[in-house]
Amino acid sequence: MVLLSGLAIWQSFAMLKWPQTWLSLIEFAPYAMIFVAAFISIWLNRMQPLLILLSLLALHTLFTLFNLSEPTSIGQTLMLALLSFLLPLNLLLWLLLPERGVQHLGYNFFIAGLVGAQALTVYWLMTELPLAWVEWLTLPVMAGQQIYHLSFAASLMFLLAGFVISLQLYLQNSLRVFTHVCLFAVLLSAFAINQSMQPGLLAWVLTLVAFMVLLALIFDAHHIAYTDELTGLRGRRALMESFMGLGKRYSLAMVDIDHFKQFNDTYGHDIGDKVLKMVAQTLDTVQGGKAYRYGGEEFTLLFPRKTPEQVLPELDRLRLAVAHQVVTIDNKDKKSKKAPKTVNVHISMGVAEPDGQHQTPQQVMKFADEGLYRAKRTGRNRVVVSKAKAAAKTSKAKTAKSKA
Ligand SMILES: Nc1nc2c(ncn2[C@@H]2O[C@H](COP(=O)(O)OP(=O)(O)OP(=O)(O)O)[C@@H](O)[C@H]2O)c(=O)[nH]1
Repeated sequence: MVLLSGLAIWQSFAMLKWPQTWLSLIEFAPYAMIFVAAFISIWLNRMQPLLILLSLLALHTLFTLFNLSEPTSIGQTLMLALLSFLLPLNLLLWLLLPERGVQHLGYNFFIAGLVGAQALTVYWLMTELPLAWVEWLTLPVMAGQQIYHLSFAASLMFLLAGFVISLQLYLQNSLRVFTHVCLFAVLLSAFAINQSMQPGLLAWVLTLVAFMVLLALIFDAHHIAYTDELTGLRGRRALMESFMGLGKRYSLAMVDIDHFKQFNDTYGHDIGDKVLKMVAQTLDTVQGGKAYRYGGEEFTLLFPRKTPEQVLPELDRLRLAVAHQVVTIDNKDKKSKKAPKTVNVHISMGVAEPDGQHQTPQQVMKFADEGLYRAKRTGRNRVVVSKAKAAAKTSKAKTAKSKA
């Protein structure tokens, strides 16, 4: 995003030397890019990016239609001030409103109502020209200067949008690519509208912003496909893909939470989810390998170029780390003065490597599962290495018994 923004600003200076044909062609580029990004947005059922793209489309179309790059009448000046005020307001609005997908009929009516109210306000202001509003909306930041063309009201709205989006970025700890794009969209569109008298610049910047939205959609789709929603860990699809790049030597461990059904039944599904997140976070600290959520309460650890003997100390460290973590069960009775109860859980692991009988990663995974099964059978809270012929080695648990 930073690179694309740098490119946008750097080219805005170089554009002064662009041949006329390029400048005429660039006027069509936002339509093409917005069309492609909007199509993907609808396809992925994402309303927020679609609304942002439509806002960019409306800005570009109205700019071209009313020739706002060179305003000569009061009407054009007011229209320019109104659009530059409404764009950051809309970008902010579309980001803050919840994502409900493109097929939610009631929500679509609500959005249409918001857009319609804005269109009516613009129409009323343009036809009635109430003096107080016109003055407030077109008031310049510094009268008579050549560099700053945005009105005072529009500058304030851009600042407010930039501030709120930055705050959201700071507070958000989930996927943030789209929020970053919104921030860059605000910054770049402020720059482009301020410099819109330069031929082709607004179209060029809007094309790049639409391209950023497209990139965010692709990043998001990739994230959704490869990440487990509950734990934030890589999911099973990511594990299957990592098999493709594996060499001949690697170790694979299957991890399972002990007595998790009983835990769920005793404390409820929400606390069960809390435990899954805690285990995932701990497993994600793995050194020399990667952690994946295989499904349910099962995880997989993959160690390229390592033998089970080499990874055994790390697996034991993770096992102990999970056993020492405490999970707090909040009191259902909020008024109760009793201290919240704490519990802990254990994990069992089976680890294997490829050998003559187990050559594909799927076969190694099954083999590791056999080790896991043995770990469960022989008392749980331990790591078992699956060995083809020799008896399996076990690392006996030394941790305290689960209080769960
Ligand atoms: N809270 C929660 N529970 C889950 C999730 N996925 C699977 N489970 C539960 O995990 C439990 C798995 O239990 P089992 O496979 O019977 O095994 P276990 O109770 O862990 O017993 P052992 O493996 O023999 O120690 C079931 O109760 C599932 O409902 C999830 O995403 N959240």
